[in-house]
Amino acid sequence: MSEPIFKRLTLIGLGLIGSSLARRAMQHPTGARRIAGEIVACDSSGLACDRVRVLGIADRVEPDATLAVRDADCVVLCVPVGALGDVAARIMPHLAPGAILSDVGSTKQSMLREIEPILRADVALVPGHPLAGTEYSGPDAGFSTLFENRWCLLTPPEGTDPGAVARVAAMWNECGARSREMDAAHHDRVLAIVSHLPHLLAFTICGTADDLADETRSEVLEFAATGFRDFTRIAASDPVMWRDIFLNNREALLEMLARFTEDAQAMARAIRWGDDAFIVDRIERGRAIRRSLIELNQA
Ligand SMILES: NC(=O)C1=CN([C@@H]2O[C@H](COP(=O)(O)OP(=O)(O)OC[C@H]3O[C@@H](n4cnc5c(N)ncnc54)[C@H](O)[C@@H]3O)[C@@H](O)[C@H]2O)C=CC1
Ligand SMILES: O=C(O)C(=O)Cc1ccc(O)cc1
Repeated sequence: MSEPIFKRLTLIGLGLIGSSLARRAMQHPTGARRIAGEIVACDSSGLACDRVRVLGIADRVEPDATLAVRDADCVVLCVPVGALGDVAARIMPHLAPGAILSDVGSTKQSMLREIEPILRADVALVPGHPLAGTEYSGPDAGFSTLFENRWCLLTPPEGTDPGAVARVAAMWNECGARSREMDAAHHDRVLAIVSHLPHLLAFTICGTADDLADETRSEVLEFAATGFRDFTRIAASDPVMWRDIFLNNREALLEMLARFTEDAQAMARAIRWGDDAFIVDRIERGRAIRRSLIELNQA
């Protein structure tokens, strides 16, 4: 049997994503390469640490991050993106020489902005972003198959040791994901349109419907089992996580929102003037996108 990818893997932040990675890394399916010889879990929440112990999804729980990273050959930060800088600064002096520092955060330029200036020369930075998740959070929400058939985007800065990038990619491949390297700025623009803007719209439409129900005392929410219901699933996502994403991808998100607003205005105009061809064309484009997602097995 081949060596595990990492001797000791430390995960900081054992919520939905960290606990899903921990669950998968704790499994040793026959024939598959082991992700790590030892999994160490660390979370600033005592409750989360307790749950990880009860669930048995790590070999060791160490609430002190400076101790948790000791002798780890890979540390993956799985905390909200607004907390990444502080956690990285705290653990940096305690990382083993030659260690890999990675993360799973949804915004990548902000990660590089915060961590590159404090990065030690003997530590390899391999930022990552698994494009997989749900609206639930916390250690109980995770599951080992979360990353199967999903993408994991890696945004290593220029000059990063290719061997370190390959080991992080191998970890995600063992989780069932396909990995691809991408420039951080490009990542943030793509994610702004496919993930961050849809969440912004979902939070906003739920707020608008709620205001309307208050104002009119009508049944807006009672009869919500329509298109609106799909928005409410996304709108149930964690407020701290999404506040951090919006604030850390401000530029790209505002650009996509401006483009969306223009396109929504164009649709409003077509409805006002009865431009059926325009309306049908827009709806058909939506259907075509849905069809191609189904064909790509990403729906
Ligand atoms: N939820 C999702 O669908 C996805 C989330 N992500 C990214 O993954 C990261 C984690 O997200 P989730 O697992 O969903 O969040 P979560 O809210 O389920 O878990 C976050 C965990 O981090 C812990 N934490 C917070 N600050 C900490 C600190 N300073 N030190 C140690 N632990 C700390 C919390 O106690 C919590 O247990 C975020 O950066 C998010 O942007 C990436 C892909 C999908
Ligand atoms: O639950 C959903 O619809 C998601 O979109 C999950 C998700 C949330 C954040 C990410 O950075 C990636 C995936």
